[in-house]
Amino acid sequence: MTVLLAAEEVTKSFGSLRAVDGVSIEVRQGEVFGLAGPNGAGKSTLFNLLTGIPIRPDSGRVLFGGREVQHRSPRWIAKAGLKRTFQTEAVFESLTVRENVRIGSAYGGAGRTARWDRARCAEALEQVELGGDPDRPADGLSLIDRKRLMIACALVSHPSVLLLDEPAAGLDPADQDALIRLLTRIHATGTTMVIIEHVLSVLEALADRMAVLDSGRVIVTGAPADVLTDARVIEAYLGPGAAR
Ligand SMILES: Nc1ncnc2c1ncn2[C@@H]1O[C@H](COP(=O)(O)OP(=O)(O)OP(=O)(O)O)[C@@H](O)[C@H]1O
Repeated sequence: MTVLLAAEEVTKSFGSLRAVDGVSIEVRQGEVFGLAGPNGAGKSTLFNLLTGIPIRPDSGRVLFGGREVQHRSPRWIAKAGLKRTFQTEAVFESLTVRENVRIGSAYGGAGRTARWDRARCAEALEQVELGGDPDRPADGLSLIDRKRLMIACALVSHPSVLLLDEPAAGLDPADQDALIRLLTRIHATGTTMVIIEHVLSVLEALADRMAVLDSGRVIVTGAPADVLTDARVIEAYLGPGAAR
């Protein structure tokens, strides 16, 4: 199967702290790849290194579509088809729903004419099932709808890979289920996904394969059912001896 996105021995230190320490992962075309690990394991730093925001690796390579991208700008990477969302619901609250999507569209290299732009925005909002008036301000949206909007901002430029940083954070179980259904539908349209998630049931439901990071290193990679019952993973979350 084609590898669309790969990190090869990627390392990043902040002072004396090795936040990402020789990490290698491969994301195959069409799959949902999960990333888990305890707080501070290096998951978000790895996402930042994959998307060039706002840091570069000290060593190692990031390959997207077979090309080295670790020294490319975040905008170049986004235009090449790798889009992401952030841990916090980073929407522009003073702007309308449609204006938010338009900014996502401009960042990803889309946006030709006003008519084309409107059609593309409508399509992205429909894809995330965010109904209602697109000209209403974004600050009135519920948490799940903010997440829908953030995903629409990424999807509007038709990325080939979508990286989602803790999409289920703060959601109650009913909204987590709604998110799983939404991401399942988006994945079915052919979008490859990488998902960082602390809510492991979300990764169990969505991921084809996953990796667990601990102290900046990948400790296990495999199918969620195998990874989440692995003694090394249980110990990483619960401490030494927890798996016995
Ligand atoms: N810009 C930075 N400067 C200094 N240290 C940083 C920086 N970014 C991250 N770190 C540190 O690197 C380590 C890994 O952080 P990171 O946010 O990648 O972990 P994480 O697995 O995403 O954690 P969480 O699940 O809590 O979001 C942490 O110790 C963090 O404090």
